[in-house]
Amino acid sequence: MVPNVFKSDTDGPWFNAENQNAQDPSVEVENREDDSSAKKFKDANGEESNIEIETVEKTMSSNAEQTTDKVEEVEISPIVDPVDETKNEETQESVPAIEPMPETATRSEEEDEGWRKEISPEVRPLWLGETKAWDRNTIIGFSFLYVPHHRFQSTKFLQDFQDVFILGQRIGGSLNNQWFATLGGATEARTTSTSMAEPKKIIIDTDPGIDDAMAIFLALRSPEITVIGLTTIYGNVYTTLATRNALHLLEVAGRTDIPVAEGSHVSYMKATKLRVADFVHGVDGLGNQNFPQPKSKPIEKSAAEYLVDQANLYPGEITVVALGPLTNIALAIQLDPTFTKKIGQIVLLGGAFAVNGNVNPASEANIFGDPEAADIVFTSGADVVAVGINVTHQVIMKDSELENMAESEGKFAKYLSKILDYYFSYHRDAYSMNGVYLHDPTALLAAVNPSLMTYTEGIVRVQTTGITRGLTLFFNKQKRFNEATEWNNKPTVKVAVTVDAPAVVKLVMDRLMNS
Ligand SMILES: O=c1[nH]cnc2c1ncn2[C@@H]1O[C@H](CO)[C@@H](O)[C@H]1O
Repeated sequence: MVPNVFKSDTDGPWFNAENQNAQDPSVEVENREDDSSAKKFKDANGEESNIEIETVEKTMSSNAEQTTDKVEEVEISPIVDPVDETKNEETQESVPAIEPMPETATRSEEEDEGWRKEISPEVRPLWLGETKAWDRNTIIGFSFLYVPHHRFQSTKFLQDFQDVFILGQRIGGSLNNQWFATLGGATEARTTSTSMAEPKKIIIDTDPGIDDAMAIFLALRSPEITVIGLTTIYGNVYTTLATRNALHLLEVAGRTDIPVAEGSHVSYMKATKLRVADFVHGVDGLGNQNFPQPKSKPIEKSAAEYLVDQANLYPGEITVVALGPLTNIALAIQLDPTFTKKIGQIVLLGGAFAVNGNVNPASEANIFGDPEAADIVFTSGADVVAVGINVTHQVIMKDSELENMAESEGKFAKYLSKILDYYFSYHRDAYSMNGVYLHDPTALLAAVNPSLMTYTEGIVRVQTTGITRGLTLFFNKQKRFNEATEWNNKPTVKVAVTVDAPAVVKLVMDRLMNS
């Protein structure tokens, strides 16, 4: 059955004639767009890719967070990365040596089932049931709790099983794509990690933008995450204005403690002729409200430098929520290729998977904004979750909800209800609808609570030339093609397929109205 997410969706032109040759006035960069260095795809050998997307009923790792209160908390010693270490540097206590799992250790279906039964009921919900390669003898008979905090990048099945604790002692986990486990004879596990109670660290890469403003406020109202910084990018407005708006929004929220790092003023290929969607968001990006200039300033570092710095500071712990074109993320990868391994996850709003785009029938706005950057990010090997408009077009805030917001006493709701008028009128005009798509808030919530969506996994490439420039093409890896294709040996990403739209809208409304 084809899920309703694949309904066809068309949209008018993304930018108007005036915008086509527009340029960020603050940029004095030559247009060095050089087609010879641009990535190009070869024709895919005349064979058609199968782009049917299968729903994977896979809830992602943050489920563990919701279940932590079911197990008794015990004090644990600080986590140490047990690579060749016998002592915890801080406490000088011994930590168990690592015994790598034998490569041959696999389990049959029956064994798998048996093994699950032996996990104590209270922690069973944490078992995601993906793993087929445990050393059964090593851990049988012990209850355990894994801590999926994306501390390390790892292969697909290992990434959900980052750390295992027994009685507060880290006894297993995955490291450098290898499972390891050591046991010291504990008979029961009541486990947790202090890191589980800690909110997820988030950097929002943003081009505010009305729905960006919603997402930023929503993030500030979400206890599951901590916004450690904002980085800015062109898209809905030019980068200079995006920075101004980001600073302004943090002032409105009373959160000027959060740093803002300004992003690129040009595309990855150094194009200065950028397309901005001011007709969606108003010339000021925030519904033409004539807000005052912010007093605060961005930090000295560029967005890409800041992203790399933070990834180095908190390896594996940071989630980047990318709400605009992916230029800054691609530049971070260019600056430091190990960024892809050090960043915890990249949750991005982008792509139109098996539906029409919103710039033109082929392309969604964020990918169209910088297709070369998007292709770099999708094929980088980082842990990428893409939330495309095939999903966000199901998440609609209605006129009546705007009215509720306007009447609300909530600070954020009041502010947003003013700027949302412009966004609503754009949707009435372009889509003939009495509501708005909640693109950015939906993507943000994919980072806050991944189980609001279902995902499929495959390889995504981005078309960079011709009339389909910006097209995102998903390969589900279900066919072995006879000849090599441009999808060969590329890492996979997760692509959102279905969404619990009422739950998303409710969460957005509740959190913004109670602000
Ligand atoms: O019709 C449109 N054209 C261009 N950009 C749009 C349109 N609608 C929304 N967005 C903006 O692009 C992202 C989603 O593709 C969102 O950030 C949204 O603000």
